[in-house]
Amino acid sequence: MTVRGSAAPDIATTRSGLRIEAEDLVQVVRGGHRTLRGVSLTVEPGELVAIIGASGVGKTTLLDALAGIRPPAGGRVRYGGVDQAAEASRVAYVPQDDIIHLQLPLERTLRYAARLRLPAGTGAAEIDRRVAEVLAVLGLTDRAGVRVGSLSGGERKRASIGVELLARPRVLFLDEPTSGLDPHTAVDLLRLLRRIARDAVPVVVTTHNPADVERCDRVVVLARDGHLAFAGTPEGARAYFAADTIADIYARIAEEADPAVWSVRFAASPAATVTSAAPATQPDAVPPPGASPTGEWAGEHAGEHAGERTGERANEHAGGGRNGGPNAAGRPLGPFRQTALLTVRGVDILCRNGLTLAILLGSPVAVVLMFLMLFKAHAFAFAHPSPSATVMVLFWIAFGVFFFGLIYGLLQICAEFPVLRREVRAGLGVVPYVVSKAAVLLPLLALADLLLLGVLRGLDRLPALPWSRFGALYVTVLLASAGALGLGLLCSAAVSDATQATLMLPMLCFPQVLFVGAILPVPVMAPVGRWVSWAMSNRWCFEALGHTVGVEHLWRDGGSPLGPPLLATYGHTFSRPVWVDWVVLAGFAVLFFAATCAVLARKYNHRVRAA
Ligand SMILES: Nc1ncnc2c1ncn2[C@@H]1O[C@H](COP(=O)(O)OP(=O)(O)OP(=O)(O)O)[C@@H](O)[C@H]1O
Repeated sequence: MTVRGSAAPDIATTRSGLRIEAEDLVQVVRGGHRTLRGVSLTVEPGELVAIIGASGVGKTTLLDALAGIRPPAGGRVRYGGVDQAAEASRVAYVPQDDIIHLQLPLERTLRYAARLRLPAGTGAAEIDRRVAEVLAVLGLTDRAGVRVGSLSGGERKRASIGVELLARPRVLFLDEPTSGLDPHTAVDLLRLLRRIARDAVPVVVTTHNPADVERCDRVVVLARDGHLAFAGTPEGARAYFAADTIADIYARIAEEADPAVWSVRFAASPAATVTSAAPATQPDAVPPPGASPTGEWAGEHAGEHAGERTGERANEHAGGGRNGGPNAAGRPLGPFRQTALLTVRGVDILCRNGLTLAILLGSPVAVVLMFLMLFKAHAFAFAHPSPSATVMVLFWIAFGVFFFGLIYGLLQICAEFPVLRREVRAGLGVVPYVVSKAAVLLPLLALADLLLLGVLRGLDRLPALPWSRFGALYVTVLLASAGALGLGLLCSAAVSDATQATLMLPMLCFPQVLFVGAILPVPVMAPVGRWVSWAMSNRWCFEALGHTVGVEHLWRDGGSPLGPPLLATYGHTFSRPVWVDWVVLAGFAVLFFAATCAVLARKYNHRVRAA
């Protein structure tokens, strides 16, 4: 690693890695607070580098800036002499959270990841080979069939690294990879990273563990507020800070009240201009049990790939490589194939998650049973109808299908933010992602809606209607629940976590009860309430249902004296042609799905969180 003042060639890749150069990085967060202050450093291909410092000094901020996850507010990052953004697909980033679905067996989840990240047209045999290769490198071959959620913490961390290795990155970043691991597992993980680095890939980690630092080639020490206090070898760091151990460095740094002292002192020190070559070998480069020989993760072990490197790299710099991420290495998977792949994966995850599936299918059954207990039969009988009951039956059908859709969508996206964030960076489109959610969930909703209408009709809670009008009722509830699904997905995309999504539920449901025009008819609402009611998808569903079952005719001409006065109160609520309601309901669905895509695109394609 070199720091300020080093003479660097424009393009410096050896074998498969890219040289990382960071110049004068500055990061600013909301409120104008600076979390990085002019950090400059270089990481050579083949180096394993640790970023250390007390909590909150800006380690993750620096890692994110180097990886392009949160581009810096000032300064620039270059990989192999070109702008970081141009090589974004070469970057592997393993955050602290798991970036794989816990419900699937390990090998299966790696296979889905490989199909998503590798170029379109990559054959099944190549995908199998790549997955087997990564499992071998990680020492997880014998755990291939185990559900990811059942793996140990260390195995899960290796599995997350495996997802990133599938596309053979040229730069690897890991945020606290050894956090929560026992010392032995942490050492194994560091050995794995060392072996990856030995294939000339620069590997940068943040860590709080001094033992990790001793196994790295270089260490970057940050002082408070993102000041660069030191960059060099671990031995150099101990000498520079006059510390016996790496842990003592933390205490030394804390001695200065003003953290800027450290960056000024380091900039003026000879250590800041020391240039060192990437190490060829490391003393602890002993492969962990079950792992395969050096270089295999990058394909070198496979005889047929040996010697391809030079040609590949030249080709990739010309924009047509074979082994990198999808964007740089050939044609990425198109949106239709992404949608199809994600839909299959979504169904696979759902089918393996028995409890979730039972809740999704069981809750409509429970609601139907409650309706049956609540509503008497024959409320729509023309000779002796029960007008107030008919209003309630129609309202609760409308609310029920809204609720199904909302609940189906509300936790779908926020529960997998870390996975989605990584996959979008690796080339997944947000539109295919959202469409795949709809493709998995809409058939389930269609089933739930059919069950609701079918049982209510079969047990005489709805009138006997010709098939065409029953079909119209079904179209209405389908459109309404699709819109509610879109609303649920939108909220799921907009929140920060699942708790926030759950807290939103009452606020999403209340207006759809109050302003629907069933409990309090629209004509007798306050003017503001009447305006609000236009924005309630439930209102359009309720009115369409009323129109289709012929509520006006029933109340006006049926055998109940309560009908005409009720009709006078509800006015023209049920007069509108049903196709108008359908257009509006479809509009809500399109609007919510489009807004979900826009929110996700903004969240993940626009990556700067800073002010
Ligand atoms: N989006 C943000 N908005 C406001 N402040 C932020 C944001 N992201 C980071 N910070 C602040 O920037 C500083 C550095 O945060 P960072 O997460 O990089 O520290 P760290 O050294 O990685 O901490 P730790 O070791 O505890 O993980 C902290 O003071 C943090 O509160």
